[in-house]
Amino acid sequence: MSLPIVTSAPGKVIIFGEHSAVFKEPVIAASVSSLRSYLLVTATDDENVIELDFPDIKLDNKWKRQDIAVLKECAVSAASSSHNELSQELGVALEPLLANLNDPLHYHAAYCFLYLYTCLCGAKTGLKFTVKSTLPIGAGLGSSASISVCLALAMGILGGHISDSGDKLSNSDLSFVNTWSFIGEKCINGTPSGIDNAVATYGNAVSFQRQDDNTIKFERILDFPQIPLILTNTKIPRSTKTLVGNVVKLAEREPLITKPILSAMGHIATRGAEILSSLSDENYPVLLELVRLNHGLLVSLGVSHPGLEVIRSLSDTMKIGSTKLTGAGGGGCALTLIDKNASDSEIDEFKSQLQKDHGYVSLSTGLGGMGCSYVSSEKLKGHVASLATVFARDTTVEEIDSVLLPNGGPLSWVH
Ligand SMILES: Nc1ncnc2c1ncn2[C@@H]1O[C@H](COP(=O)(O)OP(=O)(O)O)[C@@H](O)[C@H]1O
Ligand SMILES: C[C@@](O)(CCOP(=O)(O)O)CC(=O)O
Ligand SMILES: [Mg+2]
Repeated sequence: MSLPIVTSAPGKVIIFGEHSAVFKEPVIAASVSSLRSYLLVTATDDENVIELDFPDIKLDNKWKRQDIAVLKECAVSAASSSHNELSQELGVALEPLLANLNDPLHYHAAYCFLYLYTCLCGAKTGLKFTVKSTLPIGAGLGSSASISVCLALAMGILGGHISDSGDKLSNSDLSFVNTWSFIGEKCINGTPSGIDNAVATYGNAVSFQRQDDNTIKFERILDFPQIPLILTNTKIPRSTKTLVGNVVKLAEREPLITKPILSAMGHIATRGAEILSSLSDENYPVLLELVRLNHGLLVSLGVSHPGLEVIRSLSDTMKIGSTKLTGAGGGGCALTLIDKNASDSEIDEFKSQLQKDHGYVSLSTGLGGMGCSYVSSEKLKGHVASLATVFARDTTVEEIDSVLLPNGGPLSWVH
């Protein structure tokens, strides 16, 4: 395996079914292929360390060969056991290596990295992993899954589980990345449903339902319609792990009340998938209604935020469309599905009021597009200097996109 290597994975928007997905209800989501995370793997100067450089969250950490070597046995056993649960033994063994990381953002990112690294690459050292993302972090657009997918793909190649000599990722490569990025999501979020890593792995749109035996009913939707929507980032910070944990506790405390709410959310996702597969001017209003219903139920579970209600209330008042939170809620992003009667100037006024009065940012983006992808060292020749520049600290989104964005930049991505 030669270095450097670059991997990438997109963010996602959940259209219907966040939170209820964790309770094995159906969910439907699409990738946002223009908002992505990127991982660069290079050789370290000191071949006795592995280095993690996550400039977006200001984390740079190194571990020595002997620290990694002691994990070998429990990592081998974790790698060969069930991929639905994290290994407690490996978790305990990793604790001393994470002891200096007090910020939960740092802790969970490094835990995800070390867990995947020891399982997939063993005790190898001499590698540096640098991650840069154009996705807002902790905003409901799946940044955690997109970094897990980048790591799983790169480590799959480095560990010899995935070949980097083909011109396409095979179904078994994608299944490998999906399985291991789910483990990475577990390290960050505790009890994820698996929808975020599935969308970041496969791209396009995915409808998904975890079954009681933990197998997944899964459909890739290649011809997902372009629905007119506005994503608004409140920039209110929150953690998916905490929000999902709160809903799980509520469901344990009040099962008779929460179960019908969660199952109604599942019916919304099923109905939404049906409408999206035959979208027309006639059934479009039903989609708007489903968005309203889904948001109302999420509010009842306690995962909205006054800052998100501002967006919902303004879109209702101005008759722009129907608004729901997307992702874990508690802050982060809302999506507004635009009413076909709303004019361009009304939509502009809606966005600028949210910007002026609350400092919110509207993200205009299409849905769907490429899932995980990589550029092999062979194809990176001639680009080493520009890579060093974009993976440095404080680069702008525009600078990153100009070099790394698939379908537009200079690199030839395998996907
Ligand atoms: N670019 C990044 N660099 C380092 N860590 C990241 C990055 N993006 C996401 N993470 C990790 O994922 C966590 C955020 O995930 P989460 O709370 O699920 O929010 P979301 O997935 O909606 O962005 C962060 O706390 C961090 O651990
Ligand atoms: C709340 C949930 O449905 C989505 C979380 O997405 P995000 O981390 O907020 O982007 C959890 C999950 O499905 O794993
Ligand atoms: Mg997440």
